Amino acid sequence: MAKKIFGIDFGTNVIKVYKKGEGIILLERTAVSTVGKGKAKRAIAIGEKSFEMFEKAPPSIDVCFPIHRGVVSHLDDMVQLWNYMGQKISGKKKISHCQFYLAVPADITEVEKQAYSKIVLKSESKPKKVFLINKPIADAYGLGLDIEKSKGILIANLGADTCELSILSLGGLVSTKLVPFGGNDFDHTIQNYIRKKYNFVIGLKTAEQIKMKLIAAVPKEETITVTGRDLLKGLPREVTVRSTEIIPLVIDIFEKLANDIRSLLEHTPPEISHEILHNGIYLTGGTSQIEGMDRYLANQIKIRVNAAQNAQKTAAEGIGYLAEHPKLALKYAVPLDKKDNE
Ligand SMILES: Nc1ncnc2c1ncn2[C@@H]1O[C@H](COP(=O)(O)OP(=O)(O)OP(=O)(O)O)[C@@H](O)[C@H]1O
Repeated sequence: MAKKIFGIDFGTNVIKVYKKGEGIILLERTAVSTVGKGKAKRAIAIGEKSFEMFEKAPPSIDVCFPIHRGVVSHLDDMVQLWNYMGQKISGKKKISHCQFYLAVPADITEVEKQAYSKIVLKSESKPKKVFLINKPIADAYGLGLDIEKSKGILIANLGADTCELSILSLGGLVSTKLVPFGGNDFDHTIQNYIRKKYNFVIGLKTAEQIKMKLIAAVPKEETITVTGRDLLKGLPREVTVRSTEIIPLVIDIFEKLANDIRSLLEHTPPEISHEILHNGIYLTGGTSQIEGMDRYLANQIKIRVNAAQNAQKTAAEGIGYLAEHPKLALKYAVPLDKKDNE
């Protein structure tokens, strides 16, 4: 029998680890700092510590974000990251004989899904078994929904790099769409705007702070003062930014999201969409915490919106639930490459 069982949501921004019997034990930024090249390459920091180095590190240190738009884009860096995390969660140099349940985006190719299993299979973890579960299924369990009985559930997971819109019915995924934008795109939009409008350079971390404080999907009057570098004088200074200048920059993205959900509903068989109308839409993911997002979408799509309580952890709670109930999890497991789970 496997010694320990983990459920993992490898998010673009944040990795969430659930340990059977304990709950969510770790949330870490999906970032790894390495030095050296080729075989000499080694990780010197991961997670928050690595993210702290972002935009500050000298050229000899590479700060990498190994997942991009829901896909593992730097597998070797991701394996290094997981080796470090494995030590952290086990308290030992190596974590071995464990079982892993991994939540993966549903609307990516089979090869891209298998890349998630490779993160643990190629690591020092030496797993006993790895199971891939489509993230919308994990989300549904994390939201506490009875997906076996319900004839129509629509989940919108608004993440860092992607929004995954999914329809489930009677225990299966009816359709799913991974829309290539998320909360990080807001950060880039804010950074570019401040540069152009104020001739002022801010880092992405500062842009994220501005987003958290100022962006809302409902009218809002708020300000934040941030530090950055004056492009003309080359010196550090402060700038005060208002919500009324930031919100119009992202309203198009909100509208596009509402349109994408509406279009998914339009292409859904009437029996299912009727049930969705009855249940309302389920909204989750870190970006769904933007103030007023639930009210905005409800207004635009004319359907009740149920906002998740613990939006950033929904998929991790769900994959954790499945790790606690292996027989149930088996029903949803995406087959692995044959040789990988022998
Ligand atoms: N209170 C908040 N208001 C607005 N945005 C937030 C808030 N809290 C977190 N975010 C944003 O949520 C995003 C992270 O969400 P989440 O952890 O669900 O993403 P992820 O799982 O890492 O990414 P993905 O689902 O794209 O792989 C980040 O862009 C972060 O800035």
